Amino acid sequence: MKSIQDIRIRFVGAGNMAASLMGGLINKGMTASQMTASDPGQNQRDYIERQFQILTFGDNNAHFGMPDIVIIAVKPQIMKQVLQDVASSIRRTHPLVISVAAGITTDQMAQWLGLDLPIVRAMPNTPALIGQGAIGMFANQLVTKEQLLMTEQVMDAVGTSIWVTEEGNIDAVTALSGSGPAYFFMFMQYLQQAGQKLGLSETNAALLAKKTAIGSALLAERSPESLQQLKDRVTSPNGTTAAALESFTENNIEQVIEQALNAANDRSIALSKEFD
Ligand SMILES: NC(=O)C1=CN([C@@H]2O[C@H](COP(=O)(O)OP(=O)(O)OC[C@H]3O[C@@H](n4cnc5c(N)ncnc54)[C@H](O)[C@@H]3O)[C@@H](O)[C@H]2O)C=CC1
Ligand SMILES: O=C(O)[C@@H]1CCC=N1
Repeated sequence: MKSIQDIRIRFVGAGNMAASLMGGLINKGMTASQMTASDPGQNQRDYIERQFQILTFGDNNAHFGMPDIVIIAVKPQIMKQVLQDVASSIRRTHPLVISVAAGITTDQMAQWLGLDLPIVRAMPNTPALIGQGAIGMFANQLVTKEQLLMTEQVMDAVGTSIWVTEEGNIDAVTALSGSGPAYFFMFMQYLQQAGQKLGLSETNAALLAKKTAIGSALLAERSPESLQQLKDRVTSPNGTTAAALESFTENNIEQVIEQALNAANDRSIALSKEFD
């Protein structure tokens, strides 16, 4: 199997997600010379060259080389156009293609590339920017064992990854962890606002909201206890937490969250149809 020092990667699209992967891979011991990237945005290319010393090109086919992996990190709206643009380079070099785009299926990608080839759909999230991503991955039938391991090495550079065996599950991953950071940011934002309304300063309310989220997440990760048990530990009989949790329950928080995840899941499914 190729070690991380031997893998060659081409990024197509060098925005936020690509940059977080580049940073994570360099932290894991890859060198800039193992990677190249293409992106039409001059500012973005300048940033990538300055930050990581990775060679970048405005043309998706320029200096394509013989990459082991091509990571497609563009918006779903332009996937078809971008894959058709790089199809000739990919058909010539036959790499593993990894897409991080929401919604777009492996069959669609193969069709737009005009070739059945190994494709992985990976769904990261923005905490990948600080090496704390949660990533779900699906591989089509043509991905070899070695390519599965290479994919894990790449994704584990920016967080914790899991495989799903049904492609449809990637829509659920997108709804839970792909979009998930936004839910937690929103929750923290509302905690802060409510704390301010109760008289705390903006600075104090923001600090307490963020630190409570971080502390709870770390405790949930490190404790052997279940989420239910951890919740029960906070909740004194007839105390303050019980009062708040009863209010959440009366307002159907469980259904509110379920409906939100269903909406994201449905949108992920709809995206593939929209851009077919
Ligand atoms: N932002 C998020 O939280 C997550 C995003 N994703 C997926 O990652 C993908 C990329 O998202 P971001 O990095 O956040 O977006 P971004 O906007 O930061 O990056 C996209 C990059 O694609 C470049 N681009 C535009 N046209 C191009 C072309 N013809 N050829 C090559 N590059 C081109 C843009 O200049 C930009 O730098 C999307 O498909 C999104 O669904 C997946 C998980 C989470
Ligand atoms: O909102 C979106 O469509 C993308 C995919 C997951 C997170 N951001």
